[in-house]
Parts: sequence; structure tokens; C-alpha cells
Amino acid sequence: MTEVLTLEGVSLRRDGNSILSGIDWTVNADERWVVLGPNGAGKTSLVTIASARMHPTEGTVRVLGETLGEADTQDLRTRVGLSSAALADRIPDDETVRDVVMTAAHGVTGRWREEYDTIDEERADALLAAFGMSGFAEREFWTLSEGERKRVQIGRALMTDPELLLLDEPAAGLDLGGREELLAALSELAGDRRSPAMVMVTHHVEEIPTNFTHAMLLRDGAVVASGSLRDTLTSVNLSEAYGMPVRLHAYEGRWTARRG
Ligand SMILES: Nc1ncnc2c1ncn2[C@@H]1O[C@H](COP(=O)(O)OP(=O)(O)OP(=O)(O)O)[C@@H](O)[C@H]1O
Repeated sequence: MTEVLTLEGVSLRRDGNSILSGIDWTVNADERWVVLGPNGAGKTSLVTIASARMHPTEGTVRVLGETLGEADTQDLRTRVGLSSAALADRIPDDETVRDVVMTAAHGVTGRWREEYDTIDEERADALLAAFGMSGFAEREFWTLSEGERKRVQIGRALMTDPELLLLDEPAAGLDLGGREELLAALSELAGDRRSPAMVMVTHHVEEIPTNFTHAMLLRDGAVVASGSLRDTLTSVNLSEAYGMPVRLHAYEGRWTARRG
């Protein structure tokens, strides 16, 4: 099995506060992980470290075989696809949808003087088509609905054909139809053997796409449970992570949860 991400004894502190502590985690190439936990549990911090955009205070992080602190992170970042609210906030309002996807090739969020080939345009258009956004290539990004933006952001994250895809709350803010459409696209992506390893942060078990294989539950910056989805996503573990009794139900490869 090929390890794409390894964290050993990773801790993160900011302003004297412990944000992550003692995280050990391995993600292999054929795995699709969901990371769950309450607000402030450290999910975004974990994904930011995994994307080589932040270094831990302690511990070792290996991303795609490169050790953070030793490798050229600029090069590494193009090999890791990231979709996050923080990244979306940096996209200029008047950027066209095609350019939002295509500029990922140079790791920038606004088109300027970089050179792009026809092949870049074709790839961006193919990714837009894969996420049902073909008719939107010339539109300005700011004119899109929240659901349309989310799909463009995932297309952008896939532009460099990454070996690791990190999605931080991809379904946040979507209505029922938008969420279900996005989950269908992510389920298909997760089920395709050619797809990169995937890590998706979410607040809701309802947002776990089918074909996801593993889960990590975080609470207060520490791992409550981690491993195969079947063993990890349980009422007992969710109750511990959220600090209240939680009852989990599975139905046709999807989940729902409520207070137990
Ligand atoms: N740069 C920073 N300086 C100080 N504290 C920080 C910093 N970044 C994050 N934190 C704190 O670390 C904790 C974890 O934040 P993080 O965003 O990783 O959690 P999260 O699980 O993604 O939360 P949410 O579900 O609310 O998005 C929070 O309490 C946050 O306030």
C-alpha cells in the first residue's frame, strides 16, 4: 500500500493554546477519509497541515513521501488538491469560472501573467463538465450560487491531477438538492480507482458520500477514534466525540445521526 500522508506525534499550539495534540495518522492511496468533530476540534488545522500549508509545532508530517520542513512545499502544494472556504475567499470576484479552475495549475487564485496552454483550458473545461458546470465557464465566479461555487472549487482542486485531495466542508451552505448533487459527484469520484486519496472534513454524517472507506473523529484536538468507517463510525464513538449521547443509523450506504 502506498502511504500518501503520515502524521507522527503531531501537535499544534497557537498563542499558548493547544489546537492539536499527539496526532498519529496514515492515509493510503486507495483510502477515502472523512474527518468529523465538533466546532473547534481542530479539523481545519489538521487539513491545513496535511496540505503542506502549515507546519506543526511538534511531530513529523510526510506528504506524498516528502517530509514537511525538508521539502519544497511550493512543489508539494501542486500535488495536493485543496478545496476550502479560506482558499475560495482569495478568488477575485471578477475571475471567470474557467480561470478559477485553470489558475490552480500555477497555484494562484487570480489570473495574471502566467502562461496557459490549450491543454490547460481543455482540462479545466473537462473538470467543469464532470461537475455539471459546462455552461458556466465564462461566467464571473461571484455570480454563482453557493452550490455552483462548491462544484467549481472541487474542479479547481482536481486541476493539477493531485495525488491527495483535501475537501474542507465541501457541502457547507448547500440546500438539499445541491448537497445531494455534490454527494453524488463525490461518491462517483470516491468509487473510481483512478481518483486520488481523499480526505473530507464535514460536520454531518449525512454528508458522507458512499464509497468512503475510513473515518477519524476528533475532539479538543485529539483523536477519539480512527480507522475503517465500519469500525469507527459508531454511536459510542460519536457520543464521545460530541460529548452527548448520539444515535447513528445507516441506510443504503448513508448515515443519519441524532441525539440518543
Ligand atoms: N491562528 C490561530 N491562532 C489561535 N487559535 C487558533 C488559530 N487557528 C485556529 N485556532 C483555534 O484552534 C481551534 C481549532 O480550530 P479549527 O478551525 O482547526 O477547528 P475546526 O474543527 O475546523 O472548527 P469548525 O468546525 O468550527 O470549523 C479553534 O479553537 C480555533 O479558535
